Amino acid sequence: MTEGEIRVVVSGATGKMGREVIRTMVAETGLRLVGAVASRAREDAGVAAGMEPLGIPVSANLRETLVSAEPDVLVDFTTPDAVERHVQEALELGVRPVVGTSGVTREQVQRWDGLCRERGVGGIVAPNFAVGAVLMMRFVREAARYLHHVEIIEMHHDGKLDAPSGTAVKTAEELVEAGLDLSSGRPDERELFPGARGAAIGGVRVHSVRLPGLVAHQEVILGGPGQILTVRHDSLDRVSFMPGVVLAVRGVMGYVGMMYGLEQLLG
Ligand SMILES: NC(=O)C1=CN([C@@H]2O[C@H](COP(=O)(O)OP(=O)(O)OC[C@H]3O[C@@H](n4cnc5c(N)ncnc54)[C@H](OP(=O)(O)O)[C@@H]3O)[C@@H](O)[C@H]2O)C=CC1
Ligand SMILES: O=C(O)C1=N[C@H](C(=O)O)C[C@H](O)C1
Repeated sequence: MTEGEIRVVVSGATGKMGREVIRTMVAETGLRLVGAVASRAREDAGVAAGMEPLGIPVSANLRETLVSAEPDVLVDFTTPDAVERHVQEALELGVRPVVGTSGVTREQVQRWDGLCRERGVGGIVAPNFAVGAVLMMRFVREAARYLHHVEIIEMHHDGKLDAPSGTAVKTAEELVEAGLDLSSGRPDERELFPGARGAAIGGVRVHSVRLPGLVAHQEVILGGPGQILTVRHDSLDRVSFMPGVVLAVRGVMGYVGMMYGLEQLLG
């Protein structure tokens, strides 16, 4: 072990994000990949990620991996069903969770914040690790102060399990928290087919598109009399998330509690 290195276990190591995270952890100076977990065991995490063998097997047992590998940080890109147990097990062992998995609720973040504080460690839940997506949310908050009618269209690959996306939920929540009246459409409108007007998050309409060919995209459309402002972000490749993941892995070493969103680490 090299002095000062941050030891990282990746759960969801065989997935689209996990494979990218494995490649990043191996390439990044000062971070050391020490374990990999998925729902099914595989011979080698490097091979699963399309690299040379790393001598690190993919395990199906998170707890065993955390106990034997003694990481500082667990990076989780799995499923909304698996993430609760993963964070609990990490925190029981004093391992800092970096959570990218979507479908995490505010109630979970609050509870995990309490567990982080009991353990004296940091953690983060980031609905989107792409810097551009964080900026999109920031610009939308600013724009909604002036244009009060907002709808969100999020577009993702057709392998995505959850809808709406975590990014769309956070975008809508932030607008609602700003205390703005963001209604759109008539109060007496009728959906002729259920879902035609999308999901309503605190009054903000969110529409989800799932198609092959897409990666991760979001448009926020703000309307005012005689004008439209569209703020759009596109993740065209999953490398877009990696600088944010690295920032989070380094960042959680320096505070106590569970952060929600990458923006505080960006400054
Ligand atoms: N915050 C962000 O910036 C981003 C978040 N995401 C989110 O990350 C998550 C993963 O996305 P993606 O990589 O596309 O998904 P994939 O379906 O490609 O990968 C899922 C991974 O999770 C593993 N897994 C599933 N269930 C379990 C379990 N019970 N225990 C351990 N591992 C499990 C799978 O293992 P196996 O192969 O063995 O089945 C696989 O390695 C999603 O929630 C997605 O929304 C995605 C992109 C960016
Ligand atoms: O599943 C994905 O791919 C993504 N999920 C996250 C979300 O739900 O917002 C982040 C990004 O949009 C990619």
